Amino acid sequence: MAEEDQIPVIDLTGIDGARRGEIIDQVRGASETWGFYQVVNHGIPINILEEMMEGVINFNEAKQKGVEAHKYDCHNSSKVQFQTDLNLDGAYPNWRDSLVVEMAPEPPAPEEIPPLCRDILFEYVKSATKLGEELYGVISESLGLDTGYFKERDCMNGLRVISHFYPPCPQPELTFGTNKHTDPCFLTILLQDQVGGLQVFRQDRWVSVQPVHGALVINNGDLLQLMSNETFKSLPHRVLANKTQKRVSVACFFSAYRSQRSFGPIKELVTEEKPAIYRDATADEYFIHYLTRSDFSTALEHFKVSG
Ligand SMILES: O=C(O)CCC(=O)C(=O)O
Ligand SMILES: [Fe+2]
Repeated sequence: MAEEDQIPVIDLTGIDGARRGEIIDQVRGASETWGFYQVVNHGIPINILEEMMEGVINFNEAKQKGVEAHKYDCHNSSKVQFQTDLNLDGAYPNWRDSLVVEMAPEPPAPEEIPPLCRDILFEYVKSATKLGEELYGVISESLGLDTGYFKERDCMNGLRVISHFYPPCPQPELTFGTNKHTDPCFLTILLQDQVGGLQVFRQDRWVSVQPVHGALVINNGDLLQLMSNETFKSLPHRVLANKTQKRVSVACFFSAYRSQRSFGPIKELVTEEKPAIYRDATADEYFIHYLTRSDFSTALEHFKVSG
């Protein structure tokens, strides 16, 4: 595989010291060209990553899951929802079950979270939030802004964690694990196992994200593309269905959920040559439009400044 066909792997060793400048440059380069990168030496111990994925498997394979399955509903105020697509009739469903937990700004009462992944979810989220804050700092600096720019604007006040379980699919050619989409948030930290199947759409072709042991996949969401006035990309991605192997992933979506604050292109990044491409919107306005739109064009189009 040609080198330009692999998403960058960034080593975060020395992020608070000697290598910070180099890491900032790498994050900027990856965000401009891919919107995706993997990070290693990110500070989250491997046993926490493994326990998190094991918790998701245990929950999904338990006969009594204790959470009712339904289509994800953004108008439902419940902070824990379990979505399954496996038993639908008609058009082929995505071959995946997903446990959605809103962990911030206020986590649910612990007893609402399935016991088989409850403790590890709290522990993992604590570490992922710390890493998220670190990455936001690097991203801010890479755009020439203060380290705290995004954090101070509520961009990590909200966190939805979606734990995906992809069972083996008897006819993978008929469907996907996850359809082509972009993420409706600022930043996603994705933990995946070693099975593979995640692909990013770049320059008119699908590129596989090769799993790297112990690494986390980071991707820019639509709201980072909006705020950076398209300096940073939010690229479409999808997950293939797999005939023989189950697959697990855990996505942490950082956004300003439940905040009244509006977001638009950052004024420092708007110039005469590159005027504001998008209008302002709150993160919830964006999220609801994204989930309820009837055409499957990119949701960001709707927020473009017309004319
Ligand atoms: O399962 C994966 O690797 C990716 C899932 C994903 O793209 C998402 O939850 O937005
Ligand atoms: Fe995604």
